[in-house]
Amino acid sequence: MIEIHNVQKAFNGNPVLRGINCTFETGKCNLLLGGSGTGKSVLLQCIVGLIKPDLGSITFDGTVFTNNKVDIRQEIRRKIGMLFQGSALFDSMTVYENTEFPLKMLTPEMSKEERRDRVEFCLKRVGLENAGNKMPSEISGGMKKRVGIARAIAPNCTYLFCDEPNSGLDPATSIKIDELIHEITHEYGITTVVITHDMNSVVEIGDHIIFLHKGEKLWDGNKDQILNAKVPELREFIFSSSLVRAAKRVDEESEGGLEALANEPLSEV
Ligand SMILES: Nc1ncnc2c1ncn2[C@@H]1O[C@H](COP(=O)(O)OP(=O)(O)OP(=O)(O)O)[C@@H](O)[C@H]1O
Repeated sequence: MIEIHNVQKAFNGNPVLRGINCTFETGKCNLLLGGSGTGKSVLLQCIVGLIKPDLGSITFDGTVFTNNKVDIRQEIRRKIGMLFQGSALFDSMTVYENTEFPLKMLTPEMSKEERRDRVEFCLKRVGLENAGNKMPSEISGGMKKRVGIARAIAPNCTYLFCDEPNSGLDPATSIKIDELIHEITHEYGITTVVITHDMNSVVEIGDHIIFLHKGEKLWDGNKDQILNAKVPELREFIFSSSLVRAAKRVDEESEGGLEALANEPLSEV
């Protein structure tokens, strides 16, 4: 569990995070939801230690991260896996080498054989067991995200952060990537935080959703509660989504709505 207590951050006197209090629950996909410029990325950067909050504290499973000793902060960082927006693979390395990279950095005590077993396990888990020799330029955007996930979980992460995992993907591929993140989270009981402004993701994997607006947390709940939320800013956000507008139309014309759309079968990515 990650606990955020009264986190505040301003840039040049402009407040971006205005005292955020929230919890990212263990074994769940926690979605950080909000429109552009609401502070999602800044909060994520505060959590992983790339930005220092002006005020407040961040605690990982009871251990305070903010302002703690360097070795304690490093120990927590070693447990964090990151899936970056653009996948951020090393272009000059194969899929296998990209996945192996954090193991070489973070667990130098592992033998080459142990590393190989772990890389093969992770690539299989994300459905890329036959792609190890490929270069990033030879694989699709969806496959790159899969490599990014394999690389993030390779060192047995306890916390997984995904920065807009659907960016640049078509809707069907996005859903497959969401499903993979959701499955991995539940399978390994990790604490996953997904930055998104995608209502598809909310419907698919929103075990716990935190809605940010202008640097404030205005609502939290789960995917079954969100459509009935009373917060006007959240309702405006939800009902500006083309998915929800389409579902409303389906509801008006037939039965099913959102659920019908979510249950549509998808082909494999
Ligand atoms: N290093 C920085 N220096 C100054 N301002 C910054 C910095 N980083 C972010 N900001 C500002 O903080 C605000 C929130 O930015 P942030 O990137 O967290 O938004 P976001 O919710 O992640 O948006 P998006 O969904 O578009 O990525 C923006 O106004 C942005 O310009």
